[in-house]
Amino acid sequence: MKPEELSKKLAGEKAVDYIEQDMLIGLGTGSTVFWTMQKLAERVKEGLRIQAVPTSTATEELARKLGIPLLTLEDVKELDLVIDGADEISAELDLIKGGGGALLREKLVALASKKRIIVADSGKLTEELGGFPLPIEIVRFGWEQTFSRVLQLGCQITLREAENTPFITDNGNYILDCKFDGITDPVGVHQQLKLLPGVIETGLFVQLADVVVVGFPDRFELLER
Ligand SMILES: O=C[C@H](O)[C@H](O)[C@H](O)COP(=O)(O)O
Repeated sequence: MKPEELSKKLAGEKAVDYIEQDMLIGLGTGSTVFWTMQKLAERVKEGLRIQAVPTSTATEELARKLGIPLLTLEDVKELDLVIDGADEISAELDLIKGGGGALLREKLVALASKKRIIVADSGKLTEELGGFPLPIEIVRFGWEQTFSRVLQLGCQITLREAENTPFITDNGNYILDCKFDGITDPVGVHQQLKLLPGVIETGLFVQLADVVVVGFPDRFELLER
C-alpha cells in the first residue's frame, strides 16, 4: 500500500474507537471514510449496535454492501457523532470539503451531530485554506449567471465535470470549484458566497471539527479544538 493510503487507513480506522454501543452516527464520504466503514463493519459483525446516516449515495451503497444499519436524517433529532473526511485542514481546524461533491449533505449531517470527527492523511494539513479549490454547490437553473456572480468575488472557477459532462450532485445540482488566492477569512468568504442567489452551500466548514485524526504512514496524531 502507498504511504498516503496507509495514512488514510490508519486515520480512518482509528476514528472507530469513538463509536459506542447504541450510538446514532453520521458517515461521511470519501477514500478515508472508506477505511472507517471497513473497520466499523467488522465491529458491527462482532456485535456493535449502531445506526448510521450516510452523507452520499456512494456511502449509502457501501454501507449496504458492508451490512452497516442505516437510517435517514429525517428519522433523527440528533446524532451522537459524525466521522468524515476533508480536503484541507487549517491550523484552526477549519476545513475545505466537497472534493467528492458531497458537501451539502455532509454539512447538514455535521450540524446535526454532537461531536464531529475528521479523518485525513497528513497531506491535508495547511497553514492557510485555499490551496485546494473551494467547491460550492449551485442550482443548475441559470448556472452561468451564478458563475458570473461568484467570479466577481475574485476567484478562478471551473464548472466540475465528470466524463466531459457537468458533474451532478446527489441533490441534482452543479459544483463550481473556486480557486481563491488564499482564504484568510473563511467566515467572510462563506457569507459572501451564501448571499448570492443560486449558491446553495459552500465547502467551507468553519468550527465544525472537534477532533481531527491525522494519519501518517506509521502512526496517527489527534488534533482537538
Ligand atoms: O465531498 C467529499 C468529501 O468532502 C470528502 O470527505 C473529502 O473530499 C475528502 O475525501 P478523501 O478522504 O477521499 O480525501
